[in-house]
Amino acid sequence: MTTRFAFEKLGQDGKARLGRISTPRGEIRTPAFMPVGTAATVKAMMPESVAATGADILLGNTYHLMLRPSAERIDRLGGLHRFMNWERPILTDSGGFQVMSLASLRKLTEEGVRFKSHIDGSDHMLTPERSMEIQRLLGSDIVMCFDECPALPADRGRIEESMRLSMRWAARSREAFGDRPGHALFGIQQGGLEEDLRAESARALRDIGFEGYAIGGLAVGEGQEAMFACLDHAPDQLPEDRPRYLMGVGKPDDIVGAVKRGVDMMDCVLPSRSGRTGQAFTRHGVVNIKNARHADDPRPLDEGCSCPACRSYSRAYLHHVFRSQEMISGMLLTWHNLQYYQDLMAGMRAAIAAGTFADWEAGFHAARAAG
Ligand SMILES: CC#C[C@H]1NC(N)=Nc2cc3[nH]c(NC)nc3cc21
Repeated sequence: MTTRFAFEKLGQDGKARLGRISTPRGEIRTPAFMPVGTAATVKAMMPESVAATGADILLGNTYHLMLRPSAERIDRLGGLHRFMNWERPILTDSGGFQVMSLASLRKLTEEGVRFKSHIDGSDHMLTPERSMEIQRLLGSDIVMCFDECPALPADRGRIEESMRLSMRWAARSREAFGDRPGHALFGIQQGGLEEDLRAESARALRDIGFEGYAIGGLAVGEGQEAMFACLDHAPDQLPEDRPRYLMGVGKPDDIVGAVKRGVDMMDCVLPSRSGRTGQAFTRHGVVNIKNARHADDPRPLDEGCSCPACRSYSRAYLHHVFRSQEMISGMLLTWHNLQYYQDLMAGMRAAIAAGTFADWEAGFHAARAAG
């Protein structure tokens, strides 16, 4: 068991990287997918079930937890790991993106962002220093810098101004984070889809120095083609000996394309959120289990899946419990989708280790095309 935070590159196939992040709370195999546990729970999942899918790390949110139940209360109760009964690593987002996407009446200054809670309208202020304090109180293993996330659509001038503010906030985040052995602070690259602004952001973050580097500003409606065009250069602008984390991504084919372009970590609400609505990810594409054609189908959702839903239930049963809005419906399909995402990551890690990523990718797309 280590007391340090360290990233080791264990292999590479093209731009796709195989790695391992060591933390005092356990190791993270990369490429890694992080289930989202926004309000101290991965919705519809017990923590032991999340662990059983193969997840090494999950994501929490500063914005939600500061509003309810508050970081101070979680700290008094022993920190987020104890609070939610997840003793493996946790990465927490810093609040900037959620303030932009959820809060109302935001007032942005050089100091930070003042906003009203989307829960009860109470007034709050987030600054780089307060975000670092909240993430320390939570006990987060990987802390994200506090960044400014511009409302979209935004022109180049606004993106440039926002990126430079975020770089000043990254320096303040670094300063406020202090010396915390075994914990990591990740910088967040900004710059929209502009290669030169992203290069300027990467240089600024390198000069400050972080234990890992995130790619921010994507998965915000730009579409896969534009995102991949950005990922054709953005990861390469970041230090190659540190983890690269693409925030908020994505659909299975987004994830494969991101790993292919050198991304090591990702997070997305899609598998859990769509699991609750009856959308299942399978090797052959997406299955909407509420569709009438599944009402008499005795087959499992996905023959190749080891999750409880596929081991013990038919499509007909899953169809029934979704149609009758039974709680077990979201539980089973969330587990299945998170298992599918972890199996996808495990498949890519094995392919990179074997030097067969191109063949694996071809097989991934062929199975979906076969339907
Ligand atoms: C601009 C910017 C930016 C990034 N900054 C922070 N702190 N978190 C993020 C979370 C995201 N989720 C998605 N898509 C669902 N894109 C994201 C981008 C960010």
